[in-house]
Order: sequence, then structure tokens, then C-alpha cells
Amino acid sequence: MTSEFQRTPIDSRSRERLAAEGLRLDLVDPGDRATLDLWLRAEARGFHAPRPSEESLGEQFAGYSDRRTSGVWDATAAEPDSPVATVSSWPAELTVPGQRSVTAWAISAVTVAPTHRRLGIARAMLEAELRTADRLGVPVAMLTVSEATIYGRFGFAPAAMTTDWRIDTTRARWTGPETSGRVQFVSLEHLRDEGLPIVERVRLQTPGQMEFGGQLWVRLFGLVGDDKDAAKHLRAVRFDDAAGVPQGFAVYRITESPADFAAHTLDVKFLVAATDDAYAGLWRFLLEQDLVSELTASLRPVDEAVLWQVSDFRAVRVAQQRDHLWTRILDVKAALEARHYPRPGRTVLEVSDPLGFAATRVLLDVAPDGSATAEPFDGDIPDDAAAVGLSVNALSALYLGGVSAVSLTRAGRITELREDSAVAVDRTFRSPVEPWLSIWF
Ligand SMILES: CC(=O)SCCNC(=O)CCNC(=O)[C@H](O)C(C)(C)COP(=O)(O)OP(=O)(O)OC[C@H]1O[C@@H](n2cnc3c(N)ncnc32)[C@H](O)[C@@H]1OP(=O)(O)O
Repeated sequence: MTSEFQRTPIDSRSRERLAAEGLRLDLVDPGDRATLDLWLRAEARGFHAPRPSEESLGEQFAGYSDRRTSGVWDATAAEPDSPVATVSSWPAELTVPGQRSVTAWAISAVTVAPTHRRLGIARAMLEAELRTADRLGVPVAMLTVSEATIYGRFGFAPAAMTTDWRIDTTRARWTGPETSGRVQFVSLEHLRDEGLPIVERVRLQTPGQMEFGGQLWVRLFGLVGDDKDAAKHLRAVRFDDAAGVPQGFAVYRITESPADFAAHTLDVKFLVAATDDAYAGLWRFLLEQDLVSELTASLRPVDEAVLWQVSDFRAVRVAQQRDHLWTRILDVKAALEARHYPRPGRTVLEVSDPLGFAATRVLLDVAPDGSATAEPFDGDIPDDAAAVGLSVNALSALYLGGVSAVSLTRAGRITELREDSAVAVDRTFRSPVEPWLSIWF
């Protein structure tokens, strides 16, 4: 059974634009295994990944049953049934400030074959995705990106950042709280079957987290696709509270140091904790492993609390900090009204959008309970309102509450239409919880 978003016809403007180049933009029927196999092979090639095995193709076929999958075909190619470009998308709940969520159009698997690059194929596919989401009434689009140079031109901006941490465990003595629960080993299969409810339980706590399951979930444990060899090295632990209720888990890999058997590296692949106790218990366990001298943890929050739970601040270093989740507002009113705001106030936002979706002027009016209305507004700026002009990119960067309006103003990305409005916008938009997304999609 396919859903409406999968059945919605392919965008006619992009289809016609590519047809004029002799190319066919089309949907892949999720039940058509042969076509999806060719699509998956093209996608793997597009990301310079190895050719997928038959087993992996079979597993991915199941995983794509709940996605909208599109491709571009060139009838003049040597193998005309193989797509020369791929993209897939689906609606997913994205957490926004105030422990709420908004439906967002997740876009993934954007590839164009090297033989067909820079002909405007990606632009046609991306614009088609945005128009399709808009037509379906989805107010925000989102993606995680291979390169930070591609998606700004389509109105996207980074809204949640991430940090890769590197910890010298010989210096990082535990000074955090004692916990009352216990950590125990579980199998990867156990986590696959039992772990997702814990992830779901905490999803609304952090802006930027998204609803996920299926392939994106099992992929974390290397239990699908051609990563099964690598999964042999993974270990999983679960934290149970004093009452025996599972409250978190971690998946990690230890790599032996060839030079020194007491200097292994522990790499944290995924860690989720529903309570502070679980967080402390899992981190302490990971930091106190014998024969390990270094811990690495990638795709973690920029404000990782473990920094404050060890004896030596400088034992914890940032290996890398970068953009991670990019968002793109399509419907300003619906997007802004979906989240909550930390304090009441009024703001006039003049939003520009070269692609048209979000070009508007609204009055954002935040009530004392943090809820807001964002009505189209063409009057004079009210005396008590802040007012700024900004692109849809800048508004999308602000959306999850992790990017500073003051910084964007200093950078020339926001124009104050009334003095000191940047500070006021910051007070309105900033989230007390730093946005973070814990997966790639
Ligand atoms: C959400 C995700 O899936 S992220 C993954 C993105 N995919 C990859 O990184 C896989 C490898 N790369 C590719 O497959 C392709 O090079 C793509 C998809 C990035 C671009 O496809 P193309 O069809 O060549 O892009 P297209 O010709 O439509 O270009 C669109 C615009 O983006 C620009 N652009 C395209 N690729 C890049 C790039 N890698 N870096 C910067 N700009 C780029 C073009 O200059 C063009 O700009 P303009 O329209 O403003 O003049």
C-alpha cells in the first residue's frame, strides 16, 4: 500500500524542463524490484560506494517501500534502463523548540552521474522536490549534506550543528555524578528490536531530532547492507535504572593500537539516554575501559555535557565541528506557528525567497505561553515590535533556535529594519536546548 506522498505525480515543470534535454524524470514504483535495483546501483555509484550485493539490494528494496523515489533516465545512454540521477524523499516529524514537532520533507540520495553533471539535473530534481512538498502542504524541507556548497541556492541553511569529540581517557577521570542504575551488555539484535522506543521517548526533547525507523535505524548497527563485516566489531550496552527499566544505550567499537596494547581507541557510534542518570552511567562506562587511551565520538551535540563530568577540561577536544542538519522553510506561517518561543514579543519578518515559496511579510506574535501566530502583515511596523529583513536561508537557519540572529546580522545575512532588532530576534528565536540531529539520512 503506497501513501499519497508516494503517488503524487512527478512535478510537471521539472519533467518538461528535462524532457527538453531528452531526459525523463520519473517516479520509481516502490513495488518494482528490477527498477529499484537499478536505481540503488546508480545511487551507490553516485556516492562512489561499492556495487551493492544482491543481498543488500533485497534489504534496501524493503526499506524503500515507504519512500518516494525518483530518477532521471537518458534513453540515448548505453544502458538506458539505469537512471543517470537519483533522489528520494519522505515526510518525517522534525522536532522544533518547545518539545513539538513539524512535518518536514526529508530529501536524500541526491546523485547525478558524472557523465551528466552540471546540466541542471540536480536543480530540476531539487526544485521538483520542493514544489511537491509544497503541494502536499509540508511546511519545511530538510537534508543532511555531502557538501556545504550545494543547497544554499535552493533556500536551505544549516540549522543544527554537530561536533566530533576526541577524549584522552588517561586524563579524563570521572567527576560526574554516581548513578543508581547499571550498565549491561546486550546484543545488537536486542537493540534493534528493543532500542527504538528509547530514541522515540527523547525525540521531542531536542530540536533538530527527527522521527526515524526502518533502514535508518537498523543501519546504525550495521545489520543491513554490506556493512555486516564492520558490524562484527560493534558492542552494545544498555543502561537500566534502579527499577530495571532500560533508559539508554550505547553502541561502540574498540580498535586495537598496533604499537601499544594499552592504547586502544574506543569509537562511540551511537549513544542515547532518556535520563541524566543513563547519560552519566553510559559515559562513565565508556570512559573507564581498560586498555583504551582514547575515545572518539562523532555526530554528537556541540554542547556535550560530558565535558563537565571529567577531571580535566582539556582532555576533551573538538576534533571537528560542522553544519549537519539543513532546513528550508516553505510555508512561513505554518513553520513559525509549529514551534514555541521562550518569551512573548512581536516581530515583523520580511522574508525574501528567489524560488517564491516563502517570500512574505509576517507579524510574528508570541503569546505568554510561548505559542505564536504569524499572520501576513502589510501595515507599519508596530511600536512594540522588532523588525528584520532576511532571506529564507537566514530564517531557516534561525528556525530551530541554534543560530544567533546577532551573528547573522553582523554577517550581513539579516537587516535590522528597526534598531536593536537582532537582539530581540535572538531572544525570541533562541532555544534553551541546543539543536542536534544524531543521524545521517
Ligand atoms: C541530500 C543529499 O543527498 S546530499 C548528496 C549530494 N550528492 C553528492 O554529493 C554526490 C556527488 N555529486 C553529484 O551527484 C552531483 O555533482 C550533484 C548532485 C551534487 C550536483 O548535480 P548536477 O546535476 O551536476 O547539478 P546542477 O547542474 O543541477 O547544478 C545546480 C547548481 O548547483 C551547483 N552545483 C552543483 N554541484 C555542486 C557542487 N558539488 N558544489 C557546488 N555547487 C554545485 C551548480 O553550479 C548549479 O548552480 P546554479 O544553478 O546556481 O548555477
